[in-house]
Amino acid sequence: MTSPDISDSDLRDRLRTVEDPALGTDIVSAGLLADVAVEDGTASIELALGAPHAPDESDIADRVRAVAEDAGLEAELSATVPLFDAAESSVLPGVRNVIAVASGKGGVGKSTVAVNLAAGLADRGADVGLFDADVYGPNVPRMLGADEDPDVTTVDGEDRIEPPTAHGIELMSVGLLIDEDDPVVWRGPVAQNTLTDLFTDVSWGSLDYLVVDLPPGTGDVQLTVLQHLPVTGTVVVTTPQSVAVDDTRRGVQMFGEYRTNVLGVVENMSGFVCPSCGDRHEVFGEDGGRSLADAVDVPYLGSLPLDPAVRQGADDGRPIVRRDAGEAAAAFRDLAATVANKVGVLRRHHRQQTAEAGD
Ligand SMILES: Nc1ncnc2c1ncn2[C@@H]1O[C@H](COP(=O)(O)OP(=O)(O)OP(=O)(O)O)[C@@H](O)[C@H]1O
Repeated sequence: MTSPDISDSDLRDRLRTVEDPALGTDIVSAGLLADVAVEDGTASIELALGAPHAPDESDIADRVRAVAEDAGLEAELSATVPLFDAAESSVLPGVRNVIAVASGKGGVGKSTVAVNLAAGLADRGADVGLFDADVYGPNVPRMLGADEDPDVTTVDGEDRIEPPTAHGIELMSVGLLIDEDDPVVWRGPVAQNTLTDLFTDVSWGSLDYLVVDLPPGTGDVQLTVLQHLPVTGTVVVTTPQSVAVDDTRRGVQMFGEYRTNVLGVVENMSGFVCPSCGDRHEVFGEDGGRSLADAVDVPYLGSLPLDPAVRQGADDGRPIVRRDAGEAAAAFRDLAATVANKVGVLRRHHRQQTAEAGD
């Protein structure tokens, strides 16, 4: 079906058949079609999307391409990520989305989730940075096998820290700036100042996602991050144990107070599949993550099994998503896809509201 004389507005109308999978409307009404121009059999289409390499947004792009091709046109697609938060442009210019990873209590696998989320997003093709804000236990460098000292360059008379790259992820952590054997005994204000300096001194360049590993709990450092960084959304990590659920509930409340979106709750260390007998053992109980998500009315992002290979990956400096094709690696990969989709929904919803306000 070739339509050589199709106009910009004809094509725009045809693109109304492309539904957004989450917004309950088509992409044109939602304001996601930033520009359409048809010339000499080629359609140049600019989409205003939010989450680069998210599966849902890749699907939208594929369907847009198919509509153009059905109209007999060659499609040239580009995607832009409009500003979400005014602070994005000043605090972290070039960083499109900031995803904080939080937990109510320590030891639930928050850093493991942050590292594998970053690696999983990078595997999808995204440009990713990982900021270890867990100043009291900066163990992200070890989990990525990174021990390189960051370079410092001077730009316009100001020192800029160049984040080293590990597994294709730009990385910054106080763990890279202090000696591994130094005890980190910073009190609140020192930790906060160190962090705020780091926010402004690191030269992240252009990133689709900056994943931030927060310290556990709801203390000063978490508040500092929420006050200073334009956090797009938070992933809350819990285990199925009820004590973790109670602590996590406090964390979710704190994000609410700072008007930070909670992307959802992920349950880590659920179900241990015994390598010898094959039986599944619910070591920390069942379904704590899902009931927590329901109780505080945020999305449930899924569960991650307790698997010795996950710990091994962390100890060897190689994230599980890069290590094998097993169940745990697949669960962490699915988490990266789900989180990217949730970021996309938030941003496209914001775009839709802005478009409606402008009508
Ligand atoms: N799904 C899992 N299966 C097996 N081991 C895991 C899993 N998740 C995390 N671990 C292991 O549990 C330990 C704690 O994990 P991690 O350091 O990520 O937790 P954390 O919540 O960031 O802790 P902290 O409170 O110290 O910041 C690590 O040894 C890690 O390798």
